[in-house]
Amino acid sequence: MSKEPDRIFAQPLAQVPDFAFNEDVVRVFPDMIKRSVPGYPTIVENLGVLAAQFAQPDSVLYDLGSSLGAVTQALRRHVRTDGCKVIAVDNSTAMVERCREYLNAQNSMFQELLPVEVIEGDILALEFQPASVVALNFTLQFIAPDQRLALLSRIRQSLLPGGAMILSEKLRFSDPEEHALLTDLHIAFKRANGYSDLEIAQKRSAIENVMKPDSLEEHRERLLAAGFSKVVPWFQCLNFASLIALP
Ligand SMILES: Nc1ncnc2c1ncn2[C@@H]1O[C@H](C[S@+](CC[C@H]([NH3+])C(=O)[O-])CC(=O)[O-])[C@@H](O)[C@H]1O
Ligand SMILES: O=C(O)C(=O)Cc1ccccc1
Repeated sequence: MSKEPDRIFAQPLAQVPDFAFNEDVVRVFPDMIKRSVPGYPTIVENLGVLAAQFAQPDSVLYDLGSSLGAVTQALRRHVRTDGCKVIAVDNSTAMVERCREYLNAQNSMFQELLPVEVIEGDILALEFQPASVVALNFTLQFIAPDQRLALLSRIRQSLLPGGAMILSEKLRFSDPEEHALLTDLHIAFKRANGYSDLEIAQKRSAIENVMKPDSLEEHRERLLAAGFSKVVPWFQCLNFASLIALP
């Protein structure tokens, strides 16, 4: 993986453009996500462990909004179920190109990995195959809020008995004090990881129009409305959480 440090917002910008998953972001993405999302490495590694408990023979494991394929790589390391295949989907050309390179490198380092297909496309337009595991690792928050329920309903329809969807998201909190506290603690996490106040402020303004977090209650209600029967949070670090949703 690229070791290039994230300095995207280090210099003052006259106008901060909306955040996009372009070539510049792709180059620094592993560093950016690790220094920005508390618990990210733990979530990714354990997603593989969780998936191995839900994978059903001869089914698809989806990694939706796969970026550089960190989740796909964890699924391939942990899942040994017969006849499974991983399908990684992302609509950023730059991400998909680099993701394919990383997965080729994984192929040459390990044997007996699950087969993988990387699709460049919009997950809102995807025809889902019968799936036992669907990972949405920090992707739903970038989908337009009015499209989220329909997407989750379509995922629910494709899920096989015994399978699960795993949804990781940045959280918003309906209690203003709780929201302010966890936002401050997230800023402290970023500062401790070497981001300056300017970087933190410019990044915040870049993502505010493109990334809209929901509260845990909103997630739970929408997942139930989409037809999931049970929602089980399995991880939270500050304002970032991951949920298991059962069909
Ligand atoms: N409609 C869409 N269709 C397909 N892809 C999309 C769409 N909208 C956004 N994306 C893609 O979703 C990814 C979100 S990053 C996921 C991290 C990864 N899961 C990880 O575990 O490393 C989260 C983050 O950077 O905070 C980007 O690669 C987008 O191109
Ligand atoms: O940086 C942040 O404040 C975030 O909320 C997480 C994030 C991580 C990577 C890309 C966009 C947002």
